[in-house]
Amino acid sequence: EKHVIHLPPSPPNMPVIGNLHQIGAVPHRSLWRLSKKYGPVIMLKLGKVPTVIISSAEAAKEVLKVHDLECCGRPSLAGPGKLSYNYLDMAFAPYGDYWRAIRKVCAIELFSAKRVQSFRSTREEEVTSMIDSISKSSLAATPIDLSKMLFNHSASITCRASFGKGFQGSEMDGAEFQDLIHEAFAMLGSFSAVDFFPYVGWIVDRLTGLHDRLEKIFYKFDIFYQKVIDDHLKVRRREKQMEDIIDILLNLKIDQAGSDDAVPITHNHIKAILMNIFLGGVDTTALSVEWAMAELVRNPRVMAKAQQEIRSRIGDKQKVDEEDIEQLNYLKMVVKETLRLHPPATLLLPRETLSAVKINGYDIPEKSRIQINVWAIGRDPDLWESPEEFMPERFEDSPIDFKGRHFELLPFGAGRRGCPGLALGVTMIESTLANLLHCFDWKYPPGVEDIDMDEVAGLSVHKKTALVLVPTSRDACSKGE
Ligand code: HEM
Repeated sequence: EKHVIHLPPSPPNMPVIGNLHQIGAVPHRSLWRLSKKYGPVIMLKLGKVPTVIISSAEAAKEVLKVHDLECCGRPSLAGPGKLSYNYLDMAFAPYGDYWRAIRKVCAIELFSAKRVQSFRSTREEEVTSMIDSISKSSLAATPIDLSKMLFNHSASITCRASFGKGFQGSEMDGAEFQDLIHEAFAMLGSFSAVDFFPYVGWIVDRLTGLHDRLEKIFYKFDIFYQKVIDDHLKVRRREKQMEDIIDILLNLKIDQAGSDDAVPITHNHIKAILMNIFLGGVDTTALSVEWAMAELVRNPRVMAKAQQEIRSRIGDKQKVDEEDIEQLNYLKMVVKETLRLHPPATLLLPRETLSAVKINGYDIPEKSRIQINVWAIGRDPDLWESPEEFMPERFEDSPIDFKGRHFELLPFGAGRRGCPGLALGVTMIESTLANLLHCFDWKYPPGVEDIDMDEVAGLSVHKKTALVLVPTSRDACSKGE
């Protein structure tokens, strides 16, 4: 009996480019429109590459839970390949022994609850320093660029945890560091021609300058990483409590196929893992707080309720400590609601099927690319009431969380390749946001009446225009009352 292949529906495509022209500047939005017309599982041809777009919670569960093993490859792509020293990292490494080994050691050495705790004082010091600097602006009631401030905050925490000092210590200033990270993001998210047109794509990439841009940021990052590694080799720390991530990585050994003993990792491995930490952790957390603040300023009722919860629990204490967060239920709902409407990685990271697999009854061939539109799932009217509304109360009596067990809310993905930095990311978001809300009241700059919520898409999704707000310190407000 002959097996009839039943592929997912496809929008009509053009010769050579396939459906590439339908992707548009903000892919999660154009793909959402296509899914409304053709269904929750569709097959696009991007150049030569069959790409499945998943847009329902049910189909996402098929991919990330039922068939997680068959779907946990990553495609090899030009940008990630270069920036990961040819896949020595965790995020873009193909599924296999190396990925399993590196993920396991990092889970223990970098991402465990104990490690998250061990960098707590660093995070709290950085929060204090950010609050101090905002206080200065609040005295003069000058508008501040929160986007920039949040990025620097998140980068400082990450740099200090990684190599013991802020990026200022790396001879790069904040703006330079931000440019470098944003450029890397653009490269990782960019649809490079080589990825869709094997054999000829490199010509297009050279013509468009993409190739040169990639080489350039690769060398900038490489010099930066090498310098921090060299600094650490000069002064090795003896005490465990003083260790930063570079110290940990320099001591790291992993099991390697064909060898009985665990082997130390090389400098290139360390650089590739640092790339994951910088690109995985800095921007995602900063822009989650940025979107949360944007939504709160546009929804004064929610802002007031969140502030009231925090201030009534924290009282006169100057700052919200990380251990206070547990009792801030409404704040936690605000963060969930933000990640529902603004998941930083709208399409997760691309996956690739290791073998043929059936999803929702459709045949997906081996080596297909899969992207899960979690942004669209977060706005699915069948799952969410008034989906476009920012309404944290929807989580009030709901068991739904973002840890990968509820497929209607997947900002961190799920399954074997789900985000290992979840606990760290959530801690950073909650504590930064709690302090911004506890210490200050926020309003629009003079003459501004609303916030431009437009997005720019790369590997993560940014606000198109910086979030500029005017802070008033709480002390000043209460004295004025
Ligand atoms: C708001 C914060 C964050 C969000 C929304 C986020 C989101 C994601 C997503 C969607 C994935 C892909 C999941 C999949 O394919 O199913 C991922 C993977 C990953 N994330 Fe995060 N992330 C965040 C914070 C962090 C932090 C703080 C770190 C590290 C310091 C980190 C490191 C990683 C790594 C290494 C992977 C690759 C895992 C693998 O392929 O095995 N992330 N993250």
